[in-house]
Amino acid sequence: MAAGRPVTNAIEVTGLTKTYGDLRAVDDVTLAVEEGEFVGILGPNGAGKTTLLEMIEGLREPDSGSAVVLGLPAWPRNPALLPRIGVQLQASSFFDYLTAREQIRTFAALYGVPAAHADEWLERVGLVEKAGTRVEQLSGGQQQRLSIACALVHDPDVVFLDEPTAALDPQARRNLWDLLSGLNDSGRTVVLTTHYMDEAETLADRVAIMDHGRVLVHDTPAALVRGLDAATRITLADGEVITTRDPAAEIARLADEQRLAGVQVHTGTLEDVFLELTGREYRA
Ligand SMILES: Nc1ncnc2c1ncn2[C@@H]1O[C@H](COP(=O)(O)OP(=O)(O)OP(=O)(O)O)[C@@H](O)[C@H]1O
Repeated sequence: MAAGRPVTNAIEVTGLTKTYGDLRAVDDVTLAVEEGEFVGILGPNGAGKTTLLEMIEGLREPDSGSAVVLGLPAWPRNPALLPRIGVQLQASSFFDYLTAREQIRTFAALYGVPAAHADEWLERVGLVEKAGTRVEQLSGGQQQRLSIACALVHDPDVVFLDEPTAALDPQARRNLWDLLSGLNDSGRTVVLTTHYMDEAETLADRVAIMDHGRVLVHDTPAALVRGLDAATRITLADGEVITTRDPAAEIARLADEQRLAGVQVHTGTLEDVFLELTGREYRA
């Protein structure tokens, strides 16, 4: 968000609830996302992330509550919103038999965007050399990059990415982070779901942690870690581990004793916050 401008919410979710039989997939969620903000929604399998996203996107009808996007109700599906939001589709939703270039040009045409602009997006996601390759012959990472480009080709104000780096190797994941990290530079709002703590910590201004359909916390990664008040672990070169709430004093003592070489200091992480809140080990 530009300094000095009043804060405007791009997304306002109030009391949003969706049940399937006895299961409350999304349970009374209230959440606001500021214009230009990059928000990460973290949670284990089945936490309700996709269901929440689909209701905000206007793809799924809530049982109760409301989602307002760019000042307009998301449900019933609002045609005025469609050109202003971008939804990353899974690669399995690609049109069959098309090349990467044909795929993104088709998306562009749906929004009245010139083909040349679609080609620019292929370049931005590093797929120029694969432009003539059929989508089913692209690697997982190339397919993910193409689906992100298709979601952005009409330059939407708000973009939703559902696990954009799922099933990628660590290198491909980090390459995609470079692309994703600049997405909100020009004031675009980004909402991304992920299983990866480090991804949320690196990319998101604020992170919402979900479990059992509820948003447990929603804050900056730094504030979440601070709120944890976790002890610091100091691992010495000989393997001894010191757990302390006064790391400065411990490190000064180790320096006095000339035992500082090879020391590793571990403070709280988002993963510790997650464990504290959900009591479950996080399996990325
Ligand atoms: N159409 C549906 N009918 C019945 N149950 C559903 C339906 N869609 C989702 N669910 C259930 O709702 C819960 C939330 O699912 P959702 O896909 O929103 O979770 P998620 O956090 O996105 O999970 P994942 O990380 O595995 O994608 C799950 O228990 C799921 O089985």
